[in-house]
Amino acid sequence: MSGTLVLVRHGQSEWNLKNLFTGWKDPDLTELGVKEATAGGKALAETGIKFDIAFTSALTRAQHTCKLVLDEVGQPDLETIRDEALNERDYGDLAGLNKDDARKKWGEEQVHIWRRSYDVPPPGGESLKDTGARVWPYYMTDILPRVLRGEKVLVAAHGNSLRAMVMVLDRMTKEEILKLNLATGVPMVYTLKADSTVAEKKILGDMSGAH
Ligand SMILES: O=C(O)[C@@H](CO)OP(=O)(O)O
Repeated sequence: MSGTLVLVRHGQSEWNLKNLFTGWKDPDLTELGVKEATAGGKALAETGIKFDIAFTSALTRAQHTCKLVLDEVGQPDLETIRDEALNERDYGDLAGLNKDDARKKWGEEQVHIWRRSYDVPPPGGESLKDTGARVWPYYMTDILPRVLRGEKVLVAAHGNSLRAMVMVLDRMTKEEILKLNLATGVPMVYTLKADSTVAEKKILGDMSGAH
């Protein structure tokens, strides 16, 4: 029996708009972010999906996105599990700094390595590998068993906690993950096989503008 796993990155946050490293800081969605999350929810509603459970992080922007998606699919009261295992990567000393100022200070390449590499952490923060070290066990113990039982599971989380999940689901290498950016509010719909590999992946929207 194959289940469905839907991953959605939160809509634009106040700090995305201000171009600040965010990590575990807790800004809410902007007006555009609300629109993006709502559009993602509408796209899911058009597929007719009804979820059995939702997961989100301990951070407001992901929880708000989760709520907006559930409203759109007509399940505003669905059981939702919040866990900091799904939080954004901890950006350490960079949290709150402007991304362009950081590029001026440390150079374009270094900042890109901190933002997108697999195993180079930003100062005082988590690499994608470190983020994966909390995301992957949580996925294995709390999320995947439900999908394998045939449930339809929504996960509303963050650019990097979701990149960690996508890296495993799409069997990406350390080199490939460098180039992966997830668009805000665009649902990725995975159908999994009984052996937990991917039978089908559909992207309900446009990932091309993601950065
Ligand atoms: O600031 C952050 O926490 C993340 C997500 O917005 O940024 P980045 O794109 O650098 O991973």
